[in-house]
Amino acid sequence: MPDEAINSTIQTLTIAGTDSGGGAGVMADIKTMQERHVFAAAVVVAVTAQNTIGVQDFMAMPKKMIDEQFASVASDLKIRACKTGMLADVATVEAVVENLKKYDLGTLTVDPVMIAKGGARLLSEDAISTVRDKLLPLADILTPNLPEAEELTGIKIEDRDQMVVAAKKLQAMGVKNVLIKGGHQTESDRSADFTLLENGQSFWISAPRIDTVRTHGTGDTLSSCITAEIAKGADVQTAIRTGKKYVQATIADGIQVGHGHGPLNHWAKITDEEGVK
Ligand SMILES: Nc1ncnc2c1ncn2[C@@H]1O[C@H](COP(=O)(O)OP(=O)(O)OP(=O)(O)O)[C@@H](O)[C@H]1O
Ligand SMILES: Cc1ncc(COP(=O)(O)O)c(N)n1
Repeated sequence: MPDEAINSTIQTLTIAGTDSGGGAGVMADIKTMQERHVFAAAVVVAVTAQNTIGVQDFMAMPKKMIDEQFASVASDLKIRACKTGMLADVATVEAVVENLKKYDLGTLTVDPVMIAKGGARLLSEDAISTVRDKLLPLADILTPNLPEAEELTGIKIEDRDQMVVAAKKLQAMGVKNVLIKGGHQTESDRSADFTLLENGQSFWISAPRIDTVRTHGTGDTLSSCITAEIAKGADVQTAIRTGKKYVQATIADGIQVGHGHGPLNHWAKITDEEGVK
């Protein structure tokens, strides 16, 4: 069989940490990609002992194991789009950067995960500059939340105008398309995200803020949905709009799992009543 036929199914890859509680990280990514009807592969760079209450422990994978997973995936599969999530520490970020440069893994979305909803650090402080200097220039799409955008730019973001300023600064650092997520802006009744595209166009997408603690893995779910849509051929703007609608549906049609920040309902269906605009 010709190679194009062997690998004709649309394939995506997540490069991230696992969540034993099933709500975030690699688990949220694979569930999202599956629901969006693309095949999902995974390079696990860290393992967390985690549930909806918090992160009890984590361990980063040795570089050799990261390299081997990349080699296994790249030598057999045909990845059209990939994303990064939790990257733990300097050595892990550097290993991921080296492999992303070595292999063609399609369009790259970087979700610069730093601190879990429960407060645990998932990226060591000294690795923030490594992400900024070495990973960001490889990113086609960057999806920081507000605290992550602040860390990466040094700008204190207190209103929508500063989200725009921060997005411009991130683009100047070498990222093509920047999506700053407003999920942490709790004073508004709408959760508003700002996107600055490679061609200079920009837009806001907002949706009704849902009053719930069951929002574990929202960022992972959004970036994985974007990755899946890009792999299927969507342009960046369309992929982001679909991502926002999907996240809204997974929060709105909630499930009851765990005592803390519960996971999303990844089998929720996007409807026209999502209120996303
Ligand atoms: N309570 C909520 N109601 C509606 N939308 C929300 C809510 N919380 C977050 N969102 C949306 O979810 C998406 C992810 O944003 P958020 O700022 O929560 O990312 P994050 O902090 O990286 O997520 P996580 O770290 O949990 O993976 C954004 O589109 C945001 O607007
Ligand atoms: C392995 C892993 N990756 C990402 C997150 C962020 O998700 P959240 O901010 O909802 O805790 C997490 N908790 N764990």
